[in-house]
Amino acid sequence: MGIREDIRTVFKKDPAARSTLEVICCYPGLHAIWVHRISHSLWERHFYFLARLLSHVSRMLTGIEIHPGAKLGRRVFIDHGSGVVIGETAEVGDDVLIYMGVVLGGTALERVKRHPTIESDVVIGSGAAVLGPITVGRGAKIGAGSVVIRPVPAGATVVGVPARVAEPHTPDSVGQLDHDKLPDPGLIVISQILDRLSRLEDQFKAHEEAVSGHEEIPQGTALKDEKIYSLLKDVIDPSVGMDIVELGLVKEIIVDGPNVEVNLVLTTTACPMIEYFKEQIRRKVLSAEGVEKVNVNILDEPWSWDRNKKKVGH
Ligand SMILES: CC(C)(COP(=O)(O)OP(=O)(O)OC[C@H]1O[C@@H](n2cnc3c(N)ncnc32)[C@H](O)[C@@H]1OP(=O)(O)O)[C@@H](O)C(=O)NCCC(=O)NCCS
Ligand SMILES: CC(=O)OC[C@H](N)C(=O)O
Repeated sequence: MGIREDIRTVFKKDPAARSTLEVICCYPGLHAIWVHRISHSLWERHFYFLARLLSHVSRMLTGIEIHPGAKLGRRVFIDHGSGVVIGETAEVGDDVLIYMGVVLGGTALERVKRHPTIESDVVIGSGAAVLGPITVGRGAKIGAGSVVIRPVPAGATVVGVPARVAEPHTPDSVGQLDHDKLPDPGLIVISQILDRLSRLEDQFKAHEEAVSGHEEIPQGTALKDEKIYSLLKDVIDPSVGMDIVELGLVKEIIVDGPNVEVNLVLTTTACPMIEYFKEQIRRKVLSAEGVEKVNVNILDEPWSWDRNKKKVGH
């Protein structure tokens, strides 16, 4: 457990670190870990008060509270650190990365194992609370601000309050700080429900038309555009609960005989709903009379709140 190893860990895990002197002098997370090693060894030798006093002084200096009874592995790195609380019976494996405001807290009032066990290579985002004697499996990632109250399988990413599994096996492409790439499990479920609802509506409409013997009147191109816009009003963005036309995401509809192009902008380039939108739009437009092919293009343009500006091309 060398000081050199700790310093190397900071360089590996914090791109903001510039020099060894800076790391030694300006990283409270490192100071807290160093003091904890002394206070933990005092705790194990039953010098409970001294151990506690030392950890208290460290807390005053670093803003990080690590109970001397907590067991920490090698190369654990607490970045920034203020507001971090690690409880008495917490166990933290090797190479764990902890950001500011993280709580490894207990949920019991009895003097038992009541804090979490964090296995190696776990990343815990800022402000996350991991509560109770649960285990966070090796290599798991915990989204910032999550409240984890159930065990987390190895390699999974969990997000939310209470935290739910968003990715059973986080791909390597999602880095330690890429919180914008973490999927939203709630949003996924809502989009699946909307998709199912929309399919049922289409089936119901088709059934109704078949029963009433109603046939659509052949339309001119302009009418067809209007029809497509009105169909696209059924495509809801589950993150805001508004349809994509109202939201100003549909920039242009180009009708060329039986071929239709829908040009779309997104509110964010990292929009998790891209595939959902494309599938919904394709299905809706194909349901229009005379449409045989649909292309959905995502434009490289910023989204703006211009709800009434729709553009129709022929
Ligand atoms: C809120 C709390 C007191 C609930 O404890 P409990 O009465 O034992 O409740 P349970 O664990 O049976 O959970 C009941 C429900 O609340 C949910 N829940 C529990 N804690 C939650 C939390 N912090 N946030 C959101 N939901 C929570 C559970 O998911 C469960 O929902 P479900 O019935 O749909 O599955 C406890 O979980 C908690 O947060 N304690 C605070 C501990 C703490 O802050 N320690 C740090 C000290 S530094
Ligand atoms: C950090 C934490 O869980 O605090 C709660 C309580 N002091 C305990 O040790 O359980």
